[in-house]
Amino acid sequence: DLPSRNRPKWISKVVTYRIISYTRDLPRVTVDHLVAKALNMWSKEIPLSFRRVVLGIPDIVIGFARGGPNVTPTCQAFSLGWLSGLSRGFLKQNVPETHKHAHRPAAHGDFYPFDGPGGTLAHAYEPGPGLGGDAHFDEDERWADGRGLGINFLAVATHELGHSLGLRHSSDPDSVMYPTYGARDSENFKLSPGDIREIQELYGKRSKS
Ligand SMILES: CC(C)C[C@H](CC(=O)NO)C(=O)N[C@H]1Cc2cn(c3ccccc23)CCCCCCNC1=O
Ligand SMILES: [Ca+2]
Ligand SMILES: [Zn+2]
Ligand SMILES: [Zn+2]
Repeated sequence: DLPSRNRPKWISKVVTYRIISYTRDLPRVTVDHLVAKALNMWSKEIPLSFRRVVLGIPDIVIGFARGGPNVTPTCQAFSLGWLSGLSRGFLKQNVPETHKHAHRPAAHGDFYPFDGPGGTLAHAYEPGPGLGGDAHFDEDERWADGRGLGINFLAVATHELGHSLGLRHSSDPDSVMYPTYGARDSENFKLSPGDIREIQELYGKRSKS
């Protein structure tokens, strides 16, 4: 069979993450909890764990930003954060999963500004230095925790963090890596068998011992 294309993955057994900006739609503790829940969905299947850091430079930067020319102050701070990230290796042609062409000026520190309400909800980078692994959520969406109206943040975070771990899109509508958002209730939200197979193909199985 064809040699598998170079599938970037995290080598360290512990991957650090830092949430550097939040959304007005949800309490911060809810975002913290749902990010931890999304990460745990993946890490419980593989021999890899996540550690949250609140200072310094993590492997995975998570944050909310809005696109468009009128960048709000929070985003400026955000993009400054990313600009420092840029020097960390963006020039390695890091491209988030959803774009294959750099075209417009940076809006939140990378070359992929968001598009206002609807449309693209979020994007993320495959494992690597600098922007590698980072996950950006469109602040212009109405984010919800699965109870109220709005986009289910847990479902989108699980999709994006799948990219952060090295997964690509799936053509299986039951997969969390399906390229379009399907309104799922976050109560019984879980990885599909295909998602588990894909992530274990990349990182191996977590031993039961
Ligand atoms: C999977 C998801 C969590 C992340 C993906 C992006 C992605 O793959 N990130 O890693 C996403 O945002 N997909 C769009 C794809 C999309 C659907 N439409 C679009 C209209 C314009 C632009 C994009 C879209 C039709 C209208 C519905 C718009 C609202 C829902 N949007 C989507 O489903
Ligand atoms: Ca959008
Ligand atoms: Zn995607
Ligand atoms: Zn971005």
